[in-house]
Amino acid sequence: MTGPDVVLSGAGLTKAFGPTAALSDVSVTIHAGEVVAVLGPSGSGKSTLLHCLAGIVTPDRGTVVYAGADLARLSDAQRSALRRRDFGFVFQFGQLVPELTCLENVSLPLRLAGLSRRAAEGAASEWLERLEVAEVARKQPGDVSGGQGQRVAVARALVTGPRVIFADEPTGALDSLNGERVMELLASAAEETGAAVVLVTHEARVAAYSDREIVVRDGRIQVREPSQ
Ligand SMILES: Nc1ncnc2c1ncn2[C@@H]1O[C@H](COP(=O)(O)OP(=O)(O)OP(=O)(O)O)[C@@H](O)[C@H]1O
Repeated sequence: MTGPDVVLSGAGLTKAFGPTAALSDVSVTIHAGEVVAVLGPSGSGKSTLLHCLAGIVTPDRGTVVYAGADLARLSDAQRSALRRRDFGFVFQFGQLVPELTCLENVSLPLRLAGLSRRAAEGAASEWLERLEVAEVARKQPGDVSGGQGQRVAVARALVTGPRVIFADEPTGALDSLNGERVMELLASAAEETGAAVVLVTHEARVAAYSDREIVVRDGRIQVREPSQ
């Protein structure tokens, strides 16, 4: 569970929602720079695992350790700051602020981190270019295609230089061509920046971009992680 390149680990993660056992004693280790696909049927606990690892959901039992710190021991403010600074998020839908332009959306995490508008928009422009959507910078999310919107969302997740990117069905709303291109761009950007990616998907062609797969079934890991 420890080691020089372990960036994030969950041990014995257990979470119930009322009578529903969403996760039962799940342990995972994420290494710096690797893309880990979390696979499994609908309702098996994939998103709950991702939310626990990201500090969004507090497990009933078990611990999540990021860069040596137990997330449960941090204050809410510290956890939020960590999520903003060290984690990036890409979801299936609705993650961009509709009233802002795409450039402003990508700039937002940097503005929240205290950068000037000029510096934030400069970095955001570079990321939009890298994700091949420079042309939508001045448009609002409602005026761009689904594939363009997801590329903008990936740019926003990466702009702060996160150590871990959490992606929950990031291509779920896209056709296969767009989905594969978004995954290609996400995986290569993560590789360049050294970020780890925790990728929830139920699509094999999306999981094909991962270095390693974890299968969750009925709240448990079905296939043991190969020892590293
Ligand atoms: N906030 C919640 N309140 C109540 N039940 C929940 C909540 N979140 C998840 N669950 C339940 O926990 C179980 C695991 O859900 P989870 O969303 O983690 O599965 P999943 O594998 O991500 O599913 P999908 O692929 O359909 O998104 C399901 O039975 C789900 O209904």
